[in-house]
Amino acid sequence: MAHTNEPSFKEETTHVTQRQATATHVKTNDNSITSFFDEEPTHHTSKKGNVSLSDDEEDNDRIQIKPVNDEDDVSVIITFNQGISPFILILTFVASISGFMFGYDTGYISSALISINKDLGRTLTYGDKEIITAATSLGALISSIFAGTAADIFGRKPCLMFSNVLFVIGAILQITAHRFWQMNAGRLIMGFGVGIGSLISPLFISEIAPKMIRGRLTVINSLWLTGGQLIAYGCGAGLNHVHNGWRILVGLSLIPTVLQFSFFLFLPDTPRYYVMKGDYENAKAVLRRSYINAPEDIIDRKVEELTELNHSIPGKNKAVQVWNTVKELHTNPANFRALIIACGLQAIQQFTGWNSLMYFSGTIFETVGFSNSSAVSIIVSGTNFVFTLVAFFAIDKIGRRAILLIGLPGMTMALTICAIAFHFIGIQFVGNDAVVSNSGFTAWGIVIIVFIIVFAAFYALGIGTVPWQQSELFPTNVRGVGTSYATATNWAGSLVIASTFLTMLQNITPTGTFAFFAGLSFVSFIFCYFCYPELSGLELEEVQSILKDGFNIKASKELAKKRKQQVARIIDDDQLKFEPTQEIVES
Ligand SMILES: O[C@H]1[C@H](O)[C@@H](O)[C@H](O)[C@@H](O)[C@H]1O
Repeated sequence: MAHTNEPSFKEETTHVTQRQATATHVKTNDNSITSFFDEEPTHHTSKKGNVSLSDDEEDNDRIQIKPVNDEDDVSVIITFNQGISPFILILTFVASISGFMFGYDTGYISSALISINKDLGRTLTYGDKEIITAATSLGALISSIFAGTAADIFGRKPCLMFSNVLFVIGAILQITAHRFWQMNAGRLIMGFGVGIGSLISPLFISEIAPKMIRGRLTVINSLWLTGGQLIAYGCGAGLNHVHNGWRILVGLSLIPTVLQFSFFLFLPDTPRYYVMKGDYENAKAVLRRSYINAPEDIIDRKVEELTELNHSIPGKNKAVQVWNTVKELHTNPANFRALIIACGLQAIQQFTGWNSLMYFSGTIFETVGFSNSSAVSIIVSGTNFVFTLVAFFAIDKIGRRAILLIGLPGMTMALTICAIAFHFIGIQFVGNDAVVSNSGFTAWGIVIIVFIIVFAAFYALGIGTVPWQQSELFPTNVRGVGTSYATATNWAGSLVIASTFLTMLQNITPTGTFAFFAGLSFVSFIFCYFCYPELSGLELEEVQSILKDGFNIKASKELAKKRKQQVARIIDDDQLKFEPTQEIVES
């Protein structure tokens, strides 16, 4: 049962002046260790006893969180409140090339379909075009089911590199296709790559990111994604009238994938994956390069801590382990709540209609005499990109929950206005063609254009971006499988919506369809209001404590606020800016 109002965390703030905070590790009970650092956190001693506290209320720089009814062991969360290192940036940019390929490969097809003509040995029917478009989503759906488990078994990096191989095979099959089915085989194989990349890239980034900017770094993947869609539409418009232009369009997708593969030859996997595999030396090496200047013993202890928190799933062979992981995902209440949130958000992202709207916008814009559908796609996907950039700045500052709760009502409003405008514009569907009774430059047509752009903006700000933060919801041992469920939900939703949208327009009219999406957006707002806690600024491991005995919205907001204040204070004081600090989660 969800408890949204009562915080189930008893939060006790301990007070330590900066001067008193002098690199002392204190064991508070059998299980918990605390430590404080001053400007030179180099000498550490350990003793048993209670934490020594100052009563200076203003100077609290540590927080104890005490989950109620916690049966688990104590966990000590070591946090590096450092600026971002070039190494983390490089890893983020290389991983998010997968985001670009997701966007480019799903984006170029609508332009390619315009210029393929008879190049595949026959005139493509509407149904043929639907099959070619859906093949990639189907491939992504299939591979995303297995990608999470594969990432746990083989590693995040090898899986991304394998997706590069699939991208190359898929692209070559398409470039050389002279038959319909070869084209589809290429699109399907490319889809396998898209599914793997769409799951593992955000997972990789969230595992290497410092907590205060984890949201932002993960949004870089979404920026590349929406940027990839925009570039695909741009290139598509440019190559529309070039002979075999669509083959060039597909060929261009080889560049990023070959680049990502080559970069990864020289880059490591995530520390959390190395810890999972018991490869502590590599885990330390990555942390050292990620957190320049971090004292060696803190690196050691971070690895110890990750090891402690990585309760590995038992099982005599891989199959039993995977089965036990699935069981753990469903039977552990925190994991199950995480699953509800992750799958819920991905379903909302797809079922509120964005992707179908991207296709349909061409027809809608035609109603006001705007006949260039490529230009239309560029405007709509450009808005998507620009507001993903806004999300980039807002996601850690304002918080994930806040931007979702702004975005969804905005979408509801924009879709409702579109539904009303459609009623007055008079569109009918005959077969697969839209027949507009009031064509030309009408006021209602303009209203529709404006509010579709408004819809795109609110969508990109919140639900277009936040679901891809899914990895932060799950602990390491079930992260792969949990994110697989969520990513598969995304691709299943995308398939269902793409294949039912036209039927909906025909059977329940555009007004009915948009009103339906508006209703879903409103229901989604209620879901997020009651079930989505604020996770910005929390360590990946802290999220578990939040979800342990409810969705804990209130407690999560308070904790996120405290974390932000702590970091602001540290940066203001300019004392611990480049030093590790440590916080305690205690049972
Ligand atoms: O987050 C992305 C983004 O919003 C894209 O524009 C959309 O096409 C994808 O389906 C979605 O997963």
